[in-house]
Amino acid sequence: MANYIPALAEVNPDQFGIAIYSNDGTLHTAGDAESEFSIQSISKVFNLILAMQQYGEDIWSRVGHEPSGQPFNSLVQLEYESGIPRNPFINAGALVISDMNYSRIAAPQYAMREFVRRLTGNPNLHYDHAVSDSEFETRARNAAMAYLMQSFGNFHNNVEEVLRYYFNNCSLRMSCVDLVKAFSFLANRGYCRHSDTQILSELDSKKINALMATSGLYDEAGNFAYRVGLPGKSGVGGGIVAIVPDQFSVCVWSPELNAAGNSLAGMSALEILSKRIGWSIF
Ligand SMILES: NC(=O)CC[C@H](N)C(=O)O
Repeated sequence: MANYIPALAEVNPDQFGIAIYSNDGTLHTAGDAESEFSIQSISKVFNLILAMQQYGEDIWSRVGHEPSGQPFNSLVQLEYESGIPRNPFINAGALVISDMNYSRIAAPQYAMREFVRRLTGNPNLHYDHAVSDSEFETRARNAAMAYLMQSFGNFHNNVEEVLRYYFNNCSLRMSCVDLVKAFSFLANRGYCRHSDTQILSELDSKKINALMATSGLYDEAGNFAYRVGLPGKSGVGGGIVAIVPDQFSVCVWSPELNAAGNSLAGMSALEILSKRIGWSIF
């Protein structure tokens, strides 16, 4: 578990769920697929999509789209690279994207939750304030990144307020079933079937998949490409979402993490499935 977040350290590690949602609307589930958990860094994808809708390609003047090869909460590249984070899926990158959204979006504290409620069709999704308060209390590392970026002119709003916004988004509680529905448009060229909405253009949804394939699992993105071979995004709540383009979205959840902060059982389950069914984008 994410022991560095006290409220997450209390989650029972002995749980596992999986859901698969295909483009024709068929849902398959097993285990704890309906149990809600803290989506954590999986929220970085929703955060990025909200920013893409506001800023388009201008995003890339403030954050890169290269893999970092560093842990998700690393500070080392930030100073060498003048406060421009490598990509939107490491913490520094997600903090810049949060800062951008905070500048443009009305009522930012509710924006992501409302967006994700629409994507899933589930009106009962909530932030977990015990988790976000716990993260705020232990925010030193994330705060250090944000203040360092501010010193380079790449952070415009009040750091403490944006940190609250970022932690709130990370604390959103969703199940594997919610997540496969929310991510289904990335398997379907930007189109969300159950809400009959084009969420992103086909090209932009390919770009999100490319970013997930190269940076979605931080410094383990290479290992994930090698073992699973799909665009994916993980979070320290133990969830991993992966996309099989033109076919389906899949989500696994199990709270025990490996050293890179990715779900131990989740990685293995996706590897076995991808081998057995022959899924891979490569
Ligand atoms: N990898 C993660 O899921 C990290 C997200 C977590 N909220 C953090 O900022 O540390």
